[in-house]
Amino acid sequence: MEIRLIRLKKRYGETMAVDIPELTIRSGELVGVVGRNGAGKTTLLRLILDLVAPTEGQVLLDGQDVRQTAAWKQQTSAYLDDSFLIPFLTPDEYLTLVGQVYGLDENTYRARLEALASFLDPALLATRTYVRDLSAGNRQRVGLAAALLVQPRLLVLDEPFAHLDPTACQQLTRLLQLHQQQRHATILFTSHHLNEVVGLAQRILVMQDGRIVRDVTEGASAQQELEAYFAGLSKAS
Ligand SMILES: Nc1ncnc2c1ncn2[C@@H]1O[C@H](COP(=O)(O)OP(=O)(O)OP(=O)(O)O)[C@@H](O)[C@H]1O
Repeated sequence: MEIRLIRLKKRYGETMAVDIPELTIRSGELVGVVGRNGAGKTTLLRLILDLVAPTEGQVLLDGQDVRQTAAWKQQTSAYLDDSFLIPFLTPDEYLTLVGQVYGLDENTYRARLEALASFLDPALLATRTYVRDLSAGNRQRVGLAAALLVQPRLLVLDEPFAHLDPTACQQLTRLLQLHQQQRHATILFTSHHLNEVVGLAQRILVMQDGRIVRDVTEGASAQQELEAYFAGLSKAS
């Protein structure tokens, strides 16, 4: 799915959280967004998902304004934080519900869950513990598994590697790469860890004060370019 941002602004009082004159993310791109705390990354994701209204401008998904249409929702999934979960359900109940909402039949649901087994962990699926009582990492796994279960054309994730152990990080990286390749999916994610971003993303957007100040294409020099950028910021502050 193609994402186009046109003169997109989101202001909170005096703070300009997002200010992007023009940006296109092509269908099938795997894009990482980095930037310091408060740079506007989460707000950008929320604007794309129509979770907050822009102050000005538009977000178009495959040419359709997200504020005016709803068809894109059936082809999009996201996990931004644990408010996406339902605290009083078990992981199994929550995932079953997500499968039903997205209209997956029983066989498809089971097959997709099976494909996620290494990441999700069968014990997590079998537990009668409510989502609210899981560890932060296991809540993150359930939320990410739900987003992947849908096999969306657009997948939007906010700090997906946060809270995950190293094994789960590796499995998630592999699952995201596979999903992009098999579905030609567009994947947009944020991270504070440059090595994770450089290892996964083919294009990296750097945000600062709501603006995109760098648009880096993956390559041998991407890590150095990003490290130099963040080192420069720490000297300046
Ligand atoms: N609901 C809100 N009300 C007021 N200000 C907000 C709100 N949401 C975000 N902001 C402000 O917008 C700016 C961008 O915040 P945002 O959460 O998008 O940054 P971020 O890059 O995701 O930060 P972090 O890396 O710390 O998660 C910040 O100054 C923040 O305080």
